[in-house]
Amino acid sequence: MQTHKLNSLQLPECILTIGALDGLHKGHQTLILHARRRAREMEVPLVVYTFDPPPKVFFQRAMLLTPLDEKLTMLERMGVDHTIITPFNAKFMTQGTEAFLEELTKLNPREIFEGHDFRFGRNREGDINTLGKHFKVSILEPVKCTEGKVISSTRIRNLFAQGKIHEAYNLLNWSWLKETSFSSAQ
Ligand SMILES: Cc1cc2nc3c(=O)[nH]c(=O)nc-3n(C[C@H](O)[C@H](O)[C@H](O)COP(=O)(O)O)c2cc1C
Ligand SMILES: Nc1ncnc2c1ncn2[C@@H]1O[C@H](COP(=O)(O)OP(=O)(O)OP(=O)(O)O)[C@@H](O)[C@H]1O
Repeated sequence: MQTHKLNSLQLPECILTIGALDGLHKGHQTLILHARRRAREMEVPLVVYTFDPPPKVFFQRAMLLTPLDEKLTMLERMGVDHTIITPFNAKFMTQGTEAFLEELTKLNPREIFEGHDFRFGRNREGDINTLGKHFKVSILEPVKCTEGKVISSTRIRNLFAQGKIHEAYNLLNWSWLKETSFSSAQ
């Protein structure tokens, strides 16, 4: 997997997923594996565009679930070809949504994979409908736990805060990503 700084990657085509992806939990894993399948079918690179730190860590001082180096190791094991790491800070935000969309255009995504609640831009104004005006967007159904509740980084942070460590790790589902490579886990 190659890693790239903001505005440094151009591609003739790709399959793209964008997100904070803190924790790379079961929901994120499902999203990336759906995108990966499409990328392999189309024989184009799979690109992940992520933020460091995650916006909720920056704005709300939320607990960080995965430091960047661990996130990159796990993304590589999931079969991601390129990861773009955007420093999430005041300077990035002054660039605004237009610059962000322009950067995505340079990647020529054939399809962008997101969950239904993906947001972007100032004050989280942009959503999948906004993104869909510029690109083809495929929406993944919310991935839930066995009790039927949607999995999210926020929920996992809350479980850790409540001392429900086993439950939190169950939703993170890290064992296959930390101990084996994806090809050997097949
Ligand atoms: C250009 C740009 C500006 C953003 N500005 C804000 C902001 O003002 N407030 C905020 O909470 N998040 C902001 N974000 C972060 C997004 O709301 C969101 O967290 C990010 O796109 C990742 O999506 P996800 O949280 O669904 O993973 C911005 C994102 C981008 C790309
Ligand atoms: N359980 C899930 N099922 C399907 N898609 C998901 C799930 N959780 C997150 N996603 C998608 O993954 C992408 C990145 O989302 P994000 O990193 O904000 O995850 P999150 O778990 O919702 O985080 P947070 O709770 O901090 O907001 C988005 O497109 C989002 O919709």
